[in-house]
Amino acid sequence: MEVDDVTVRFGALTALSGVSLRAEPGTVHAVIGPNGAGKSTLFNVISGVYRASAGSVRLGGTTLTGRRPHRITALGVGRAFQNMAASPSESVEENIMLGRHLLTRAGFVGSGLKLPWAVREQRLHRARVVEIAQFVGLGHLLDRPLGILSYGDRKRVEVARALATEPRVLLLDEPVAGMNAAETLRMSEIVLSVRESLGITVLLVEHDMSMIMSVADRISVLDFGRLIADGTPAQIQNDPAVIAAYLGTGTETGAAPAPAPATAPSP
Ligand SMILES: Nc1ncnc2c1ncn2[C@@H]1O[C@H](COP(=O)(O)OP(=O)(O)OP(=O)(O)O)[C@@H](O)[C@H]1O
Repeated sequence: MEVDDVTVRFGALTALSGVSLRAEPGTVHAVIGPNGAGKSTLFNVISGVYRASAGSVRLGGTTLTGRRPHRITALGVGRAFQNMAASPSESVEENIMLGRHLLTRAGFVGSGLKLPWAVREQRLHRARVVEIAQFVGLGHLLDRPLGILSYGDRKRVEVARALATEPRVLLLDEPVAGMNAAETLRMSEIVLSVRESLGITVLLVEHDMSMIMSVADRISVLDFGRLIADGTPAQIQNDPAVIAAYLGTGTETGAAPAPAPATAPSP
């Protein structure tokens, strides 16, 4: 996935200013930065929720910018949202199925009419939903209503639902926000197995630095809407501009770089 010179303006505010990055196939690519840096705006441009004022996003050779969100999903960009917008009374299976509906010819109408081809198609989709649920460790919870699940399990339903769209690139927006250490570890393992076992590129926005450092192959750093660094976790941890941005002292001020912290503090 290539983000090329993307600018997003909201009136007088420039939320993203000429941002470029390249997420290589089969890698985990993290996007980090202090609050208000433009991370969610970038995800919203990639997934078609926001329109770029300038620049482009491409997946393979296909331009995504200017397309509607459901087309972008169909072209292979799956997104697990930070705020879970799933139905609490429906089962885990139905919630994951929502990701599948984009791919079904039948949708609700055909299956409601019990047309033979629609029933066959639904059966295949349900089998795939079971596989995906097992992949994220939710196979034993398929028939439970979403609302009774733990926070960590619900977050995994969101990832499963995004995987159910059969993405080439999975966007994860703060997947471990609010999680305890055990849940965070579990989610990190899922992120790595999405890369290893499924070969899917993961684009990840997250504030938990130790999680980022343990899963990311590459990191792009935003600050005030600009890309201030791009590199491996080791390079990023030792980058003076990044350290300055996180310490809130401004970038490239000539201040002596602080020793690289194992976990950079959230602002
Ligand atoms: N729809 C919008 N209308 C106006 N301003 C917006 C809109 N969306 C984002 N912004 C502004 O753009 C800037 C970047 O916001 P964004 O949410 O992308 O940052 P972020 O890096 O995701 O922050 P956080 O880590 O707090 O989620 C902020 O100043 C924000 O107020």
